[in-house]
Amino acid sequence: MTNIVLFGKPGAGKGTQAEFLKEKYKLTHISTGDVFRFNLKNDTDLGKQARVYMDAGDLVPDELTTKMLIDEVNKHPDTNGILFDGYPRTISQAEALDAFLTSIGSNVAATIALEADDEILVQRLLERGKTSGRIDDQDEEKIRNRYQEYNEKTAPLMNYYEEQGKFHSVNGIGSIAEITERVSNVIDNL
Ligand SMILES: Nc1ncnc2c1ncn2[C@@H]1O[C@H](COP(=O)(O)OP(=O)(O)O)[C@@H](O)[C@H]1O
Repeated sequence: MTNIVLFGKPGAGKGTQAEFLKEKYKLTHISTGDVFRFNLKNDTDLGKQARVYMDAGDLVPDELTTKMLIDEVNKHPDTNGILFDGYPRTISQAEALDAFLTSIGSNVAATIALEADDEILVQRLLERGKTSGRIDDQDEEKIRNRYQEYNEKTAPLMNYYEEQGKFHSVNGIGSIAEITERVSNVIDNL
């Protein structure tokens, strides 16, 4: 299995790139945000538990998120590899992911970060909020809160993967195709 973690701030383009990369490399795309939104929409128990956090732009507690993530991965026992989008977002999630992948004889091959300036990203999210219906994209305060969550809890993961020699950074400003090309260069050289 070649497992890739797509890393980046809210709005950096992880979901957009994942759509192209999953086809190109025949990977299984797991977006924790999408799985949570599916559960919210269907008002499942998981959705009910996650809603307050998500609507406020806070991270959902690690235990709940990790359990959901492992359930998702286990739905694809024959995959070539997983493209993780939105997970891990905390050190505790990264450790849980490593432990889980080790238990199935696998690992994270690389973490690829899409880099972009905060101000550009906030504007992108506000634009997305006009059409996506996402409550967390419609209010600048909630968006800023997601950046604060990112800076406090998610940014430390860069070091975590850097220390393992697995961290790769890519310029996330440009056309979608240009960025796919940059990410592909990293994957092709693994
Ligand atoms: N790994 C995770 N840990 C905790 N909460 C998560 C995680 N992934 C998604 N969420 C919740 O779902 C929301 C939306 O996720 P996502 O669509 O990936 O957001 P964004 O566009 O802000 O990157 C997050 O703000 C958070 O509440």
